[in-house]
Amino acid sequence: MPGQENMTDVTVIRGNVYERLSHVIDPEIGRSVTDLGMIVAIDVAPSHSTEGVRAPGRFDVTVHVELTVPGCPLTQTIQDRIDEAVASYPGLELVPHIEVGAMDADKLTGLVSSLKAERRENPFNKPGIKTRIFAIASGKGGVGKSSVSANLAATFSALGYDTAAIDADIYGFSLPGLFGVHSQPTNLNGMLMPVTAWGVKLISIGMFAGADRAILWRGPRLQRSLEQFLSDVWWGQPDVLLLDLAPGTGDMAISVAQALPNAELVVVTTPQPSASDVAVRSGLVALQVPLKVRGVVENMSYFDHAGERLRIFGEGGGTRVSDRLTDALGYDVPLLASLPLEPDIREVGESGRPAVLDSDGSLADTPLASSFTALARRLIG
Ligand SMILES: Nc1ncnc2c1ncn2[C@@H]1O[C@H](COP(=O)(O)OP(=O)(O)OP(=O)(O)O)[C@@H](O)[C@H]1O
Repeated sequence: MPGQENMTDVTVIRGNVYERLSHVIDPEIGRSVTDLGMIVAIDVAPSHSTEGVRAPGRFDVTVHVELTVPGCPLTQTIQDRIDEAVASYPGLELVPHIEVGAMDADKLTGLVSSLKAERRENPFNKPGIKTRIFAIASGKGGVGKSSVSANLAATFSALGYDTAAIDADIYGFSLPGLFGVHSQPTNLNGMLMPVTAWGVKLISIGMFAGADRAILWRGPRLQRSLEQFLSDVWWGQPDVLLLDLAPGTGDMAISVAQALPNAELVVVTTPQPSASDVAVRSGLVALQVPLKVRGVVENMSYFDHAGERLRIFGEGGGTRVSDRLTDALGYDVPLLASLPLEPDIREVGESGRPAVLDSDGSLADTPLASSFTALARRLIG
């Protein structure tokens, strides 16, 4: 029967295209566009030339997409991914056309409540979860904890890990600045989508202004904020979650231990003894709460100048913290890295790019990036 063959082609192609779209991931929610109900129809029609002649092996494929938030900043990314999935169909030439609409209120409510229901189980608390959680702590401020968190997160992401970071330093938040984030998280019917910058999914109180900040920050106490970041934000299942904790030795670690029992504490210190004493105290919270201290990072350890390694802030702080925590906790708390004093950390960091990255987002070919890569590999290994 004439046309029968085309009908079969069309049906098969439609099924295969749907299957291919099931691998297209919504960059905010981290789920496939088919799982999220975003693909509402796929029309496949044989292509014809302008003279009306059938073009053999070529089909027009129209994908009808419903977005969760119309005009959301990632619309183009989603469209590009769908385009790519259709156009790379093997063996045939498929010409993608994308019709973009928005989910109606009922569908969106349904989607958000199913995501919320799933998330109520605390994605980071289930046995066997794949996410490694590192809480970056320091006893006192100014030792570079936020710079280490930002550059470490950027390194993990550049190495190919799906990476998220929470700026848990409520009063002294600095991650939005260090990542050059000026946008607000998308609010999807009460569920917040983290902002992605330099490949890292980020959330910080600093991303919210005025009334929004007050809404997010419902709880009266500092430690409530972490629970809210975990419960109000859609995280998916990243490979790595970093927490930039507020400086100090107390409350925050307790709420981390409660909300994220798998979290591993990383203590940042500088080489001088005055900093290392208080850094030891920030690690000793692990005596009171069930939290593993993964190790110590000594920041601003040395400055390489004209072939000479200068120890501007003295030396031994990192080793001292490592030794004392190992003694007190009864297990090995290694010195994981000694990071250089590198003016780029501040200069490039202040421009909104973690200094370990080149402007194209790849890892820079610098001693600093090598140090962070070694640290990231050691943490995850
Ligand atoms: N390795 C480094 N080399 C050069 N400058 C650094 C380095 N690490 C951090 N800095 C700079 O030191 C200053 C303090 O760093 P940062 O804000 O990361 O510290 P912090 O411990 O998070 O402080 P706070 O908790 O007070 O925010 C910043 O200006 C930062 O750019």
